[in-house]
Amino acid sequence: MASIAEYYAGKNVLITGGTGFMGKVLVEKLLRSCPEVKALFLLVRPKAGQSMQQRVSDMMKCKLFDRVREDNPDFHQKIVAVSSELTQPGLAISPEDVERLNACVNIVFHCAATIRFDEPLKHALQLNVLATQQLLGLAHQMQHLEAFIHISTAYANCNRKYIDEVIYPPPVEPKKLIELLEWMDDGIVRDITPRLIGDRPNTYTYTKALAEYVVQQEQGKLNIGIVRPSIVGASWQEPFPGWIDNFNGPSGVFIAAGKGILRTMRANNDAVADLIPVDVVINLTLAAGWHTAVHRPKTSLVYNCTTGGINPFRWGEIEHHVMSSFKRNPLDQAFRRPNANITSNYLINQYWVLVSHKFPALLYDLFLRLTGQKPQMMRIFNRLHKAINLLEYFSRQDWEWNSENMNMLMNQLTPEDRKTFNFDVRQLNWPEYIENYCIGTKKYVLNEDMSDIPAARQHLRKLRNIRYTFNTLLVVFIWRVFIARSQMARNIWYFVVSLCFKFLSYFRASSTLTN
Ligand SMILES: CCCCCCCC/C=C\CCCCCCCC(=O)SCCNC(=O)CCNC(=O)[C@H](O)C(C)(C)COP(=O)(O)OP(=O)(O)OC[C@H]1O[C@@H](n2cnc3c(N)ncnc32)[C@H](O)[C@@H]1OP(=O)(O)O
Ligand SMILES: NC(=O)C1=CN([C@@H]2O[C@H](COP(=O)(O)OP(=O)(O)OC[C@H]3O[C@@H](n4cnc5c(N)ncnc54)[C@H](OP(=O)(O)O)[C@@H]3O)[C@@H](O)[C@H]2O)C=CC1
Repeated sequence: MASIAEYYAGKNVLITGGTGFMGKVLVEKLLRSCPEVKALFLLVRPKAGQSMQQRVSDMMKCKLFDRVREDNPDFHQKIVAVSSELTQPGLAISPEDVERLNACVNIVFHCAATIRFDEPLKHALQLNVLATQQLLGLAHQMQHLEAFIHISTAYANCNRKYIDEVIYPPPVEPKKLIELLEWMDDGIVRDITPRLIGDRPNTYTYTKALAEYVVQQEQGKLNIGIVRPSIVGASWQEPFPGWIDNFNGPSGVFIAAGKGILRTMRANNDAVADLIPVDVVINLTLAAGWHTAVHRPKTSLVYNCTTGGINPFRWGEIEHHVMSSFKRNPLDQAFRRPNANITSNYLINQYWVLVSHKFPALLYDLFLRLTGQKPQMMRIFNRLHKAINLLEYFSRQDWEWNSENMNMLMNQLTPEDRKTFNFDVRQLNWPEYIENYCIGTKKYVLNEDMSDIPAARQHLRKLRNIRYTFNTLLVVFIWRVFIARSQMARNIWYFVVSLCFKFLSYFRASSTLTN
């Protein structure tokens, strides 16, 4: 039987979401580990004044592709950008491109989605559900299609505590919802969204659940696989440790904590933090593509791609390792020393939000105003609180996923493929991974130079000294106010001072005697 790289040799692969976080890693891995792949067709839209060609060529210049570039400087010849806007009818692909894709595509990876938690329902439905439906329609016309892999999320069914590798009945019939929202005014849709999404926390998980059902409904004769990653984090090993390029999920939280901005967050110390490195997800996705095409399972397989049941690590441990990593490798120009704590208690968290977020922000903004600058800290904190409120649902509880298909797939691989497309998370050393993750946020998200670390450490020492001075002044000030106003405080003060005095005299007398 063909190995994974042998299978992809000579194949034409269609990828949606190829410019996104996971899509880029997928493109890179295919080019590097399956060098005989024929062509990668990326469905890309023009964005922010850049043509799709420009976007793809910029993407290929990214550091992520350094290793591929070394192996094959002409790798860009294998990438074919196809103009497409997934929210438009027919995915806005030109008739010529449709014809071309229908004639040659062998395998589809559908990664595109809106992953925003605050996406208006109509848009999330259009992109996550309708675009999936349209892509499946296109796939049905492809004459040589061997597999269709849909990327979902392990949290599509987060309203359940135990999540099996099956497609659950949808909360609503997608077709009916699409019809309903078509004529509805945006304001009304916004008002009824909480009722519609019910016990799910956001439109993202809701529409991803609907998308899975659409995939099942529209499957027809296609060979389909569904990959459900949990919280996708920086790379573990490939193409190099710690690669990450965005603020999504925990990355933004880590950065905010490393910069000393985030000091408190609601999370359950003992809940499993189901992070999964992006390279693990992509290796499993490519293996799932191979398995779906070669073995053609009778029913579509769902792969829960998670770590919690295999190699669990908890939010409390994450907090500890993130903090100690940022103390060893500080971020530049931190606002305060990194010292974030997680708590599940609402009141304790509110207290620290007030004392450690709002109060310093107010003070700093006051300082900016007094020095003729524009205040900004309160605005940053408001944005941070908004983001954190949306994430806390996932950090305050845990879930159990069945990941038997992940094991089954691993057992199907040759020993060589198990190394090249490693998704065995039992080998993951969490402290080392978190350290590389934090360094990755510094290097690749914030574009900070590692050679500036001594200056960053010096800055943290300065912040510590400012804090000590501030705390001392504060204590002296409070005490001074107390003494001025209360007889009891004055008595205590005289008592303590005379005690110190007596102790000093005793010490001096005894040291004169011994001499
Ligand atoms: C000390 C450690 C303690 C440990 C505790 C850690 C707890 C971690 C907790 C729980 C993680 C669980 C996560 C569950 C995941 C589920 C899995 C999946 O299936 S999907 C993937 C998940 N998807 C998202 O993560 C989208 C979340 N993001 C959003 O929905 C939006 O970005 C939102 C609402 C948070 C903000 O929206 P806006 O409109 O205010 O801002 P905008 O346009 O997105 O970004 C503006 C700027 O802010 C940065 N930014 C975005 N998110 C940030 C963040 N979280 N922290 C800091 N900056 C952030 C952006 O890069 C951007 O910067 P520029 O203006 O371009 O320079
Ligand atoms: N990141 C995570 O933690 C997790 C992600 N997932 C799933 O993995 C998949 C990939 O996620 P991720 O890479 O993180 O997401 P990103 O937001 O980084 O990437 C999304 C991709 O979709 C494309 N896209 C969005 N809207 C359109 C549109 N209208 N037309 C064409 N393309 C569009 C984006 O293109 P453009 O560059 O033009 O914006 C981008 O390439 C998603 O299906 C997500 O649900 C699952 C679990 C966790």
